[in-house]
Amino acid sequence: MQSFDLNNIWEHILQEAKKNMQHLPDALYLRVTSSLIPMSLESHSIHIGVMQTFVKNLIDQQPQISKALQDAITTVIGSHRDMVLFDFNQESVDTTFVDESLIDTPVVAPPMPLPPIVEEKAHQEEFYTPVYQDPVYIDRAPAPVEIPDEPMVTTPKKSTETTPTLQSDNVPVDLSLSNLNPAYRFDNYVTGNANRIPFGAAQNVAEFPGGDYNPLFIYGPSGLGKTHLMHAIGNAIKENHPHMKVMSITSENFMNIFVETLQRNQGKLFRNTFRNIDVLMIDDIQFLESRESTKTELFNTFNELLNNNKQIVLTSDTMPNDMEQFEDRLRSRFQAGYIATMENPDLETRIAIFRSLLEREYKKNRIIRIDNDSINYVALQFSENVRVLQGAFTKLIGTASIDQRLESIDLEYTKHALAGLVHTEEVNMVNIESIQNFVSSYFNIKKQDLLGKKRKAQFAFPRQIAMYLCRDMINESYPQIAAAFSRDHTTILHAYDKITKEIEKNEETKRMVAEIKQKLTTCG
Ligand SMILES: Nc1ncnc2c1ncn2[C@@H]1O[C@H](COP(=O)(O)OP(=O)(O)OP(=O)(O)O)[C@@H](O)[C@H]1O
Repeated sequence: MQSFDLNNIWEHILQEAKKNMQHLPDALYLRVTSSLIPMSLESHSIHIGVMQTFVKNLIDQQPQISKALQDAITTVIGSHRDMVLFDFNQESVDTTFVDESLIDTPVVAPPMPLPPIVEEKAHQEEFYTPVYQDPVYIDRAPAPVEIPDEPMVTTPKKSTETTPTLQSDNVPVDLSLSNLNPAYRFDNYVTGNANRIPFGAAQNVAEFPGGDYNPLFIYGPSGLGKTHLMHAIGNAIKENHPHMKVMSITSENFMNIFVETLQRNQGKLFRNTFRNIDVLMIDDIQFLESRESTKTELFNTFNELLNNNKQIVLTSDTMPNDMEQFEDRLRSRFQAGYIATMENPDLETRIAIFRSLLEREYKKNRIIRIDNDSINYVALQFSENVRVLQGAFTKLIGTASIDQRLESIDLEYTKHALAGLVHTEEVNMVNIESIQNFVSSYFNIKKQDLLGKKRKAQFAFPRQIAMYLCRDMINESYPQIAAAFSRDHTTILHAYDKITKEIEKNEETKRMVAEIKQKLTTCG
């Protein structure tokens, strides 16, 4: 097949080039070579895509590197070919509308000759470069709330890139230079029951790309963190396996590049680019459902990558079975690996996400004092998805900053600041008092017995459940819970520990606690 022949040739070129680049530090050599993707071999030239601007600058500015590569090309191919580099980050795709019906016929690549290279075309192709931009985030669902403040996560600007010199001994892996969002990492992804399994699968992929979870299909409704997890995989692979070529792309960009390359009669470039990478990650794959020509190319790309044990990661808000416009063969490809389902995070996880957002603010040396009731209120009220929760957080902190209330955010102020975002009925507040009230009525005992000293199991067990919930559900501090139950804080620690273990080994306790949590947040 064409792409793998070229790939093979390129591997030989790199091996040859290595002999001439021994003066380079290993890390720099690895970084340069892992950033280069062979795209096409013409009668007078070889076209190489460069995934990182920094590497392109380096090759342009360091004659030793460009000469090493150029000489290797000549040696391996047996005759001179000009090395033409294209920076994926600099070139732009003209995404003007193209009538896809005009290009629906799948393009069949001419067979690729084996080395020594025979001219494959009479004319020189006008070269066109696909572009891999930072992911485009698409808000498909109608915005449930108006979130005027700036997004919490920003990608560092490319202008901050620097060109290290050849003398550098240790070239750090700067993730901001790749097409992955460096802000999306495993260590800032909050896990809970709703996403523990996808998180585990994602970590496995990051450690063993091309292993058991291939393709990894991350499924879940909008705003639950699929894109975050996908980029976290990519970032971790770049760290764990720096030689691997990782491509993360939205389905929109995948399609635009495909349409554009076909329009310019350069399907070959498309194929070589996408089939010469080690990890292909496509966000929101469901958007490709209605694109006939792209689907065929997607299928071919899939086959080639999977047959060569390359890793594929997809995200989608639709299950493969429900994407009826994809043919069976493609759907079964999606299902062949592992489907990880994301669910809406529960209250505890939402509180943990809120706290992780606070942590991020603390790291910027911002002093914020916010009481637990406020955190619980936001986590309860903005439960639709994580993006909505983040929006509420941003709005609250932004408003408090203007009002100079950052150091005294209480429940009343929180309700006032977020009033414009709350469209639904007010939710029930969950706090120590509401937990005590609910647990007493659930177990049909008097509140004074719940709080009292009687040791009979009919009172002691509900009491320990209530103490556990104050910690687990709303993250109250042990001293505060102790004060509310007129106990020592070690009693609360003991109760928390006991119920945690009980939940692990006793299905009935597990079911009961889940039911109480669910009822507490939905009824009075
Ligand atoms: N578990 C989590 N921990 C930390 N942040 C999260 C978590 N889940 C989601 N987020 C954050 O929520 C925001 C929305 O997540 P993301 O864009 O990954 O969702 P998505 O499922 O891909 O949505 P869509 O289907 O609309 O593309 C991001 O800023 C992400 O960092």
